[in-house]
Amino acid sequence: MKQSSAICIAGGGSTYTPGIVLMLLDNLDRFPISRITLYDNNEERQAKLAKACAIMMKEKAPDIVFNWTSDPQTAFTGIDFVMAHIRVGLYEMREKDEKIPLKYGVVGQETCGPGGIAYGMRSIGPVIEIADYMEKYSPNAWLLNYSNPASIVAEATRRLRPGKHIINICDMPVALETMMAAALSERTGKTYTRKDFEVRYYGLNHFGWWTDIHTKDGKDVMPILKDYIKENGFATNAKDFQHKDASWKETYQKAKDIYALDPTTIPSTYLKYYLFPDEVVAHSNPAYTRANEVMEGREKEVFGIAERIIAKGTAKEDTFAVGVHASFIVDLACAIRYNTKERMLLIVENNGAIANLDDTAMVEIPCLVGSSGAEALTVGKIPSFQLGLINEQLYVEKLVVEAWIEGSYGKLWQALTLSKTVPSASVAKKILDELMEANKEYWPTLS
Ligand SMILES: NC(=O)c1ccc[n+]([C@@H]2O[C@H](COP(=O)([O-])OP(=O)(O)OC[C@H]3O[C@@H](n4cnc5c(N)ncnc54)[C@H](O)[C@@H]3O)[C@@H](O)[C@H]2O)c1
Ligand SMILES: O=P(O)(O)OC[C@H]1O[C@H](O[C@H]2[C@H](O)[C@@H](O)[C@@H](O)O[C@@H]2CO)[C@H](O)[C@@H](O)[C@@H]1O
Ligand SMILES: [Mn+2]
Repeated sequence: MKQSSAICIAGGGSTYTPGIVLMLLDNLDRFPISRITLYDNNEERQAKLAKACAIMMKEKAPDIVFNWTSDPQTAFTGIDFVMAHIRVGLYEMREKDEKIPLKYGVVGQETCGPGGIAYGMRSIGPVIEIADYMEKYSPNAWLLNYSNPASIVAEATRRLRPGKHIINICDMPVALETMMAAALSERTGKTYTRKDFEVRYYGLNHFGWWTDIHTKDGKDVMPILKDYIKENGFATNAKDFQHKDASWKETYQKAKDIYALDPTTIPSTYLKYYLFPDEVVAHSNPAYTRANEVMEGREKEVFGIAERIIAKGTAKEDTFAVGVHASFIVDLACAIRYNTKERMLLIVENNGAIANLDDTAMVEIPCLVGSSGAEALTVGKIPSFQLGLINEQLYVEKLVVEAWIEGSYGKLWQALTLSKTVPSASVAKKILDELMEANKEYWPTLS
């Protein structure tokens, strides 16, 4: 009989929390659980989702303990996994991250460019705080962290809490692999899922490339996928894609232009912000960005479903969306708990895996996952185009973490200046000064 796990979901008020709870409930046969505790520092926001989840839990799994709290000791005691997805400053600050750079003609994005840097400066302290709560109350537990910007957060955890049970993750590669499975199904008439693939991929988070995709029965499907992406990007007829917001559809489609730059690989969609920043800015509306779209879309929808469940006292008529975001983190917890050695793309310290890159880089690469964590697979040397791009972005991320640790204005200015999305040091300074003012409640004091 499998030993069950106790889970703390940090960022209990996240729009992704109900999906993770549902996914946990759908996987009890392979990943039994004894308790789910939601933790958030915003009691009011969390309670709205928690009350709906409690109804769902009572109907689907009455034997599992379910509670929610803003008290760290209650949340982090006696747990096996912390699944973290906090957004420091909520969508209100995301909106500023996106709109301030746009004022200066620069990409305004959640995790890329100046917006991502600002978000990183907000996330580092609170993610480290969560790691420390876990260390204090459940020292053997694992922190599986989705909180963005994952690259900067990963570098911060490497610098500030080395050797701890922390794995930083992203759902973008699995989301794209899901689209590639749909594309392959469309092209071959046979049904594939992402779990049929064995992939080779390397990069930083939101900054990577697939170099090989075989099906598990040994068929090289890169030629079919490349041919598809060359024409359509990652756009498919799959329900997952058709239900995406217009801005995401555009991003998925744009992958065909990124692909054209290096037809030997399949790129991550996020590279568009670095390789086509002028087009991105030209297509952006500085008065209405993705944060607005999410506040009017996903946030309203998730909290609306929760309100309906609470009002009716049952979750039998309304259900939350569950997707790869939830399945990926549950797969990861399962692999650690039961030593499955599942192959997954995770953000880990390079340590020679990419032979011609800084050993201390936090890279996104294939790993085998078991009870001692992630074991990275060797990538080897990467080509000049990718190496040049990665190095530039890598040291942007390292400079952000150094700036946070040292309270250094100069290093943060260098980080913005080095970013491929920013045209000059003077533009970098203007954006930095405005971001610093907007973030004074969240960033350390810089001098
Ligand atoms: N890595 C990935 O691929 C990936 C994918 C999806 C979402 N995310 C990230 O997941 C997070 C949640 O996204 P969302 O859109 O659902 O945001 P959200 O604003 O709906 O939820 C975030 C929650 O975190 C809480 N929070 C903020 N600071 C906290 C702290 N110090 N301690 C405890 N709780 C805190 C907020 O109160 C809020 O309830 C974001 O960081 C987002 O970028 C990452
Ligand atoms: O703009 P948002 O808040 O909708 O999404 C930002 C996140 O986008 C990527 O993730 C996923 C998303 O989480 C998932 O639910 C699905 O809809 O697909 C997206 C990608 O297609 C990204 O990996 C995250 O880091 C971002 O936070
Ligand atoms: Mn991501």
